[in-house]
Amino acid sequence: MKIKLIANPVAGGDARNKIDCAVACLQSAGATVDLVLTEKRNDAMQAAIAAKSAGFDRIIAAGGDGTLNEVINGLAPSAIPLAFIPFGTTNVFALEVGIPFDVEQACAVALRGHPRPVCLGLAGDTRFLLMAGIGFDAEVVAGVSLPLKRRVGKLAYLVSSLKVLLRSVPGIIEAVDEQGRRYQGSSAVIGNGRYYGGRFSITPEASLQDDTLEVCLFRRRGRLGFLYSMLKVAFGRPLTEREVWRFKGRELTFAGSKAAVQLDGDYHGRLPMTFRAVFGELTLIYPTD
Ligand SMILES: Nc1ncnc2c1ncn2[C@@H]1O[C@H](COP(=O)(O)OP(=O)(O)OP(=O)(O)O)[C@@H](O)[C@H]1O
Repeated sequence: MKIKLIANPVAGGDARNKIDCAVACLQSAGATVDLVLTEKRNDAMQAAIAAKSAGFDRIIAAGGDGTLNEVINGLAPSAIPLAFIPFGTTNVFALEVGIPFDVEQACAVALRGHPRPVCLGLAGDTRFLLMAGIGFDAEVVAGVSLPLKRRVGKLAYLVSSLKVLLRSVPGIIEAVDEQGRRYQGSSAVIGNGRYYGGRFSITPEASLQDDTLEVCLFRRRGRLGFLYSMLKVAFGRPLTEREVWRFKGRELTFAGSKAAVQLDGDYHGRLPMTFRAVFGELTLIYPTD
């Protein structure tokens, strides 16, 4: 099997040893491995664009969800199966589909797992796999200090969350679904998968296997009300209809305040923006049941 391995050496702090281990593991299973190490933002996307027409049997993204997102944006649409080895800080995709965190086991899945076509989200013309966040979480992502994240991991998100909560009162955003129904709130998560930021479930009905996105729009506008809802999510308590609007759709438009937008954990831009679900542009490797 001819494999293109696109790996981020600083994912999760320092992934160099894990990358060496993955290369050795894939080679010992008989694969030919062409490794590219990313050096900065967009390198993984450029590597995937180059790999697309270079005759590889499989592409493997190794890093965090940000690296996986870049590879997807470079590769899709494509029939070449894409596998993932999780080296990142949070690794939501690995949790979502059950890819092991052990390098050798993840390599075994990458080589012998089950190919499945998936749904991708589109924000404008940029793809996302797991989720888009609008408002609070995107401001948090935009404010995360990368050197701090490399040193202390998820704690960097807590520091940024506190800063955002103290700094700003969220503006009003409005969502419009395909039927023209309108919903107002302060922040939103558009899930393509059910997990968020770990095993937190804000969009429990979302699935990479169907052709819709699930929206969770936070209705409360004050900081305290919003904080209360977020704490409920953190402690695994269900959100009520008084706190959130929940609905599904294939095409959703968000406008209102110029709220920030993040895709798969990386800052992307600001509203207004249209989000769409597109099924079957890419095949991902899942663990065999
Ligand atoms: N060699 C590098 N040095 C510094 N930054 C890099 C390098 N290679 C890639 N990056 C940046 O890292 C980002 C992706 O990080 P990645 O998602 O792989 O790991 P993570 O941030 O630790 O994990 P997670 O996404 O789970 O939080 C890329 O979008 C790019 O901006």
